[in-house]
Parts: sequence; structure tokens; C-alpha cells
Amino acid sequence: MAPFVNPAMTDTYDVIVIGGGSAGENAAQYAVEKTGLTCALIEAERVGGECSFWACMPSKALLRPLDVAGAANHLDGISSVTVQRDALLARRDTWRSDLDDSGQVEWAESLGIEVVRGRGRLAGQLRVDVESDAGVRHLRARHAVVLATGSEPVIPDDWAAVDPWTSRDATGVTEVPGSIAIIGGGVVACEAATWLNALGADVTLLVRGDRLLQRFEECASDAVAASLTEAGVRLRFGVTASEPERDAPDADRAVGRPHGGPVSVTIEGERVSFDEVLVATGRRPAAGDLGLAGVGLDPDDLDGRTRLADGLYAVGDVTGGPPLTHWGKYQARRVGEAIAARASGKDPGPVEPDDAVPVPQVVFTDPQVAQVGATAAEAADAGREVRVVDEEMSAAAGFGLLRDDASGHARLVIEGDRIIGATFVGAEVGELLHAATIAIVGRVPLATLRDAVPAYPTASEIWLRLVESAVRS
Ligand SMILES: Cc1cc2nc3c(=O)[nH]c(=O)nc-3n(C[C@H](O)[C@H](O)[C@H](O)COP(=O)(O)OP(=O)(O)OC[C@H]3O[C@@H](n4cnc5c(N)ncnc54)[C@H](O)[C@@H]3O)c2cc1C
Ligand SMILES: NC(=O)c1ccc[n+]([C@@H]2O[C@H](COP(=O)([O-])OP(=O)(O)OC[C@H]3O[C@@H](n4cnc5c(N)ncnc54)[C@H](O)[C@@H]3O)[C@@H](O)[C@H]2O)c1
Repeated sequence: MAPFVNPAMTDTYDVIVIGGGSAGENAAQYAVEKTGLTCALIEAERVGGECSFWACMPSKALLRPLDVAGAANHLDGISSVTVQRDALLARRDTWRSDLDDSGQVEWAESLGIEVVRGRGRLAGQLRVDVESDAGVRHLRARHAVVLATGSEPVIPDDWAAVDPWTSRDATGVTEVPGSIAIIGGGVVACEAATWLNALGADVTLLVRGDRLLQRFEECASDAVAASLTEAGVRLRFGVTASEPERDAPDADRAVGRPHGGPVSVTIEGERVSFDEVLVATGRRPAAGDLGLAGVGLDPDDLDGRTRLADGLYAVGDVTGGPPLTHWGKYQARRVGEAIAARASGKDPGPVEPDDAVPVPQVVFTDPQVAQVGATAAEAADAGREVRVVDEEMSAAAGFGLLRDDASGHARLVIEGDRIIGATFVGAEVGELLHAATIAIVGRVPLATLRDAVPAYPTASEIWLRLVESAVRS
């Protein structure tokens, strides 16, 4: 472990990381851990960032009990399990440490990383200004500056005017609206609809496209839509809600409570009113106020790359790459290690991930959707010659044991004799995904996968069916 440093009196560090979310934390850790480099981790809000306090952790803390209750209610031998609203919200609060980041600050300090509270901004090459209530501190980095400021929700202007809920209100819900419209049909919309519906809100999804989860295989969209509908969520496709107006906006509104009176909107010529509206229309890099222009860069330069200039890196959502915690942490490990290597006079090797590295993602709806690599449509768009192999998840006896009503689907996208994409839809399928990721990264030929024997009776036996179909077709 690096020796503890207390550079509070100095304004020069080896490394400066702006933004202490999961990506920034990892970049700092991998830069200092084995090198003893000094590092300032600048954080405007809470160390741990969106994932710990407003995104992954609270949302999954809300969704997991619903998943288990759903399974329990479909297993002979168990009588009905109900959701306890207050206890569920209390669990959410525990999993986000009651919005207290002291545990994460302690962790950073234990590695010798100095947490600097305030808002960081590039002030030139290897220079960062930090603004806080205490004034402006001018910092200098000897080796590298890492941008890790995350992303912010995209709120179209007409919606911004009614101060709608964003994902922070949905994950941080304390007062459940009687009715809520969700604008968007992506991951936030589908996951939030699941828990808001379970908490008792009357939920309507207003989707401008013709299906949910557009970036995923259609079988995933269909299964999630069917299950949300069965749970009582109203789904409207091909609609655009316009002319939003809010009654009695609340000037003292708090996160997680309705931001005032009802919001009325026009949908297909009809005026409809909801107690609240959640806008879940995507996110963009939080780079607007980072001083990029001062170092000759433009926010448009954020195109997923992590090395922006000599000594200047970006990791996590701010890169404009896939806005997923595990992807940001992967970028951060690579960048942190590269900084450490360079500072020790070693060749860091390539910092950017190879284009062939597949991005995995799990959507924690009921059913879960787990996807890695290319979908069939993405492969076709890229002009790749692929074939698909489809199987019903029920082809694996172990999957059927997970719940009495278990259903789902699995698809492999295959190029030549290798898997380049995989999708699983069904109960607990998130845990099946890494096998597919390894097969893709390892470029494992299908013939070799025949020797990867799945244990009986587990859901993994779906691999047996998929690989057999693939080698036969
Ligand atoms: C509702 C929801 C659920 C999600 N669930 C999942 C999931 O299950 N799995 C998954 O992989 N991903 C999930 N994501 C995506 C995931 O939350 C993000 O990809 C991840 O948090 C990005 O990490 P980051 O470190 O890049 O940014 P952030 O976590 O946003 O951290 C950036 C930090 O920088 C700070 N900051 C910003 N500007 C400055 C500045 N100028 N100076 C100092 N500090 C600054 C911020 O306060 C923040 O703490 C979810 C997203 C949402 C919205
Ligand atoms: N489990 C997870 O991994 C997880 C969970 C939540 C969020 N995330 C990530 O966070 C990011 C943000 O999620 P998200 O759901 O906000 O974005 P998204 O890109 O997944 O979905 C945005 C949705 O909004 C729609 N939309 C965009 N502009 C619109 C407009 N003007 N009017 C109406 N509809 C509009 C799009 O068609 C799409 O349906 C995503 O990249 C997502 O993968 C991941």
C-alpha cells in the first residue's frame, strides 16, 4: 500500500482526478496503489458519485426484493409474499449509505488519495482550479489530469420548464406519486416503471418508438413489455407527449417528492394529467463547465476515447462511451495503470480498449435482460456476415426450477465459428452473461465450447442447447 500522504498544504500532486464517482475512484486507485504517487480526487458532491447514491445501488436495492418476491409468488410451496413499501425504501437508504460518503472518503484516504471538496475545472495543461465555499484553489499535476465528471440527464427544453422528475427522483423516491408518466422507453424507464409500479404508483410509459429497449434484441423488448403490462403498467408506443404544464410548481421541492401539482400534457390531441412526470430520455457527458476550450478541446471531442491529450485523460460517462459503471471502471483501470507506468518510466502500452472488447449490460427488469457484444441488427448494420441461434430458456431444466412460470429466450450472434454477441432474457439471466463475455473475449471456437460442460440442473445448460444448435446449423 502507498504511504499515507497529507499534501493538504501543497497544491501540487502527481495526479489530479476531477470527479469522484466509480470511474474517478478507480482511476485514482490504480494510479497510486503500487506507486506511492500523490493524488487529489476532486469531488463537488459525494465521493462514490451517481452509481453509489442515485443510480445502480439504490435502483438495484429496490429491484432485487421485487425480483425475489416475483419468484416466490411463482413457486409452489411458498405462500404469497408482499412488498413492504417503507421497508423497501429503508433498504434502498441503507444501500446508498443514507447519502453519507464518509465510508468512501475513508477508503480513498486509506490509499493516500486526498479528497478535495469543490468543483474542478481545467485551467491549462496539467492545471486545475477548484472552486468551493472556501474560495478557489489552484492545483498543478506533475503527471496527469483525469476527467471523471460523469453524465447528466438530457431534458428536452419544454420538459425542463415543468421541472420534471429525473432518475434521481425515481431512485430517491420518498413520496410515491399517485400517477406518473414516464417519457422514454430505455433502461431507466423500464427499471423505474418496475419499482414505481410495485410501490403503488399508477404508471404510464410514453414511448415515441415502437418498442422498449431499442438497443436490445426484440425478444427482450417484447418480454419486458408483456411483463410490465401484466403488472399493470400502461404502455403507449409511437406517441409524443407535448405542451407540458404544471399546476402550482413547488419552489421548495425536494428530490423524490412530487415537484408541485399535477402535470398535464397533450397526447394524440387529448389533454391528460399525471401527478408527476419522469423524463428518462438519455444522458450526456457532464463536460459543459470543465474548461475544455482552454486546453484546445471541445465537448464534441468526447467520443468514447480515454486519452485526450498528453497528460489528459477521461474515464467513465464523461468520455461519451457506454454510460455503464463497469465500463467506466474498466477504462479507469487502464488509465490509472497507464499513468502509474508512465510515471515510473515504463511503456504503458495502449490505453484505449481494443474496439473488439464487447460491452456487457444487464437490465434488472422482470424478466432480466442480459446482453453482450453485437445484437443481430448491429452486426447486420456493420455489414458483418452473421447467423443467429435462438433457444427458449425452458430448454434448460435448471432454468425451469428457478420459478414455476419461468420463460425466456436466448440468442447467440455468430460470425464464422465464434460468438460475437449474446442475449439472455429471463429470471436471473444476468448471472449467465459472463460466460458469453469470456467466450467472445477469448474468441473461443464453438467446437471448443462443446467441452465446456454446464452443471446439471442449472440454467447454464442453455449453453449446451445453444452451442449444439450452433454447430449443427
Ligand atoms: C437510474 C440509473 C441506474 C443505473 N444503473 C446502472 C446499473 O445497474 N449498472 C451499470 O453499469 N450502470 C448503471 N447506470 C449508469 C451508471 O450510474 C453510470 O455509468 C456511472 O455512475 C458513471 O460513473 P462515473 O464515475 O463516470 O460518473 P458519476 O458516477 O456521475 O460520477 C461523477 C462525479 O463527478 C462529480 N463531478 C461532476 N462535475 C464535477 C466537477 N466539475 N468537479 C468535481 N466533481 C465533479 C459528481 O458530483 C460525481 O460524483 C445507471 C444510471 C442511472 C441513471
Ligand atoms: N441496468 C443498467 O445497466 C442501467 C440502468 C439504468 C441506466 N443505465 C444507463 O444509463 C443511460 C441512461 O438511461 P436512459 O434510459 O435515460 O437512456 P436510454 O438511451 O436507454 O433511453 C432513452 C429513451 O428515451 C427516448 N427519447 C430520447 N429523447 C426523447 C424525446 N425527446 N422524447 C421522447 N423520448 C425520447 C429514446 O427513444 C429511448 O427510449 C443508458 O445508457 C443506460 O444504459 C443502465
